[in-house]
Amino acid sequence: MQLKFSKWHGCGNDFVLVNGFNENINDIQEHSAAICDRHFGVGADGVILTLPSKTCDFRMQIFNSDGTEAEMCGNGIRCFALDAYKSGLTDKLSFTVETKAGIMRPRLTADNKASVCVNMGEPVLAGEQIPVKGCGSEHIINKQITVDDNQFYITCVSMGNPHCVIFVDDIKKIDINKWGPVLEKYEIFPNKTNVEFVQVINRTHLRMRVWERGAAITLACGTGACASLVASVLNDLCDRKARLELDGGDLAIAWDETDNNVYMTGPAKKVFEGIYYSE
Ligand SMILES: N[C@@H](CCC[C@H](N)C(=O)O)C(=O)O
Repeated sequence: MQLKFSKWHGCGNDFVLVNGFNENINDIQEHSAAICDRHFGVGADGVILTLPSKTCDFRMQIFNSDGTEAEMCGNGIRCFALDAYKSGLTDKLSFTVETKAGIMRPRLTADNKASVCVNMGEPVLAGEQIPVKGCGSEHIINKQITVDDNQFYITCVSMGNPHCVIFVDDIKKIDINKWGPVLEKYEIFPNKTNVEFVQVINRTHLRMRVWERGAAITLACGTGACASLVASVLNDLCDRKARLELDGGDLAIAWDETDNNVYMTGPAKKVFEGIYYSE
């Protein structure tokens, strides 16, 4: 197998992008974990495919670094959008992308087209749709759970993929390597979950760290930043527009009151191109 790729990141959340219009991507999911391996492969948090769509300008598929497929990727779709534009697949600055989480609408911004604003759609709050077991259509806001004798207060939001947001007083004191994997696989999450720890700095500034489903700790998570803003609003901890400070950079997130959609704005950057070889 030989695969041409480009390597991108959004706030340090890094991806191998493959153009499915030109490359043979038939069994790419099987190769995703090997491609993402930081010692024996290219090294990335995920593999993203640019594909044709019957209903939209493009279709995006994302595989986590463990090879599982995710419904959506916020940092990834900014990289995807800029790559589609810069590689000449489209000359539109604003277009539609079909994902497993629905249709997303990225728009390249005027500042040298180095950042992208994405309409990420409406957050899903009904427990059974996130999904969280045993709660019907109830919203899970600041709900207490006990995990290994520890109490956590969780707020759950789906941005097409599941997120469990936990507010903490001091983000530096949280052992994400310990609690991330336990919460990711906690029994109430039938599809597992991404886990965000959020420290509220003030009503327009949140500090967030993430344990990603299928990818462990990453430097940033776009859908996680959106879910964290929504969770913070639901708990009356912040305004509907805030700066999300992540380990790898900042994202601007806004939850629009009029259309109920969440808008994410942030950078995307190509760092190299290459050819991946495997037997
Ligand atoms: N890093 C991404 C999310 C990637 C998918 C996630 N790990 C999942 O399995 O849901 C982002 O920027 O949103």
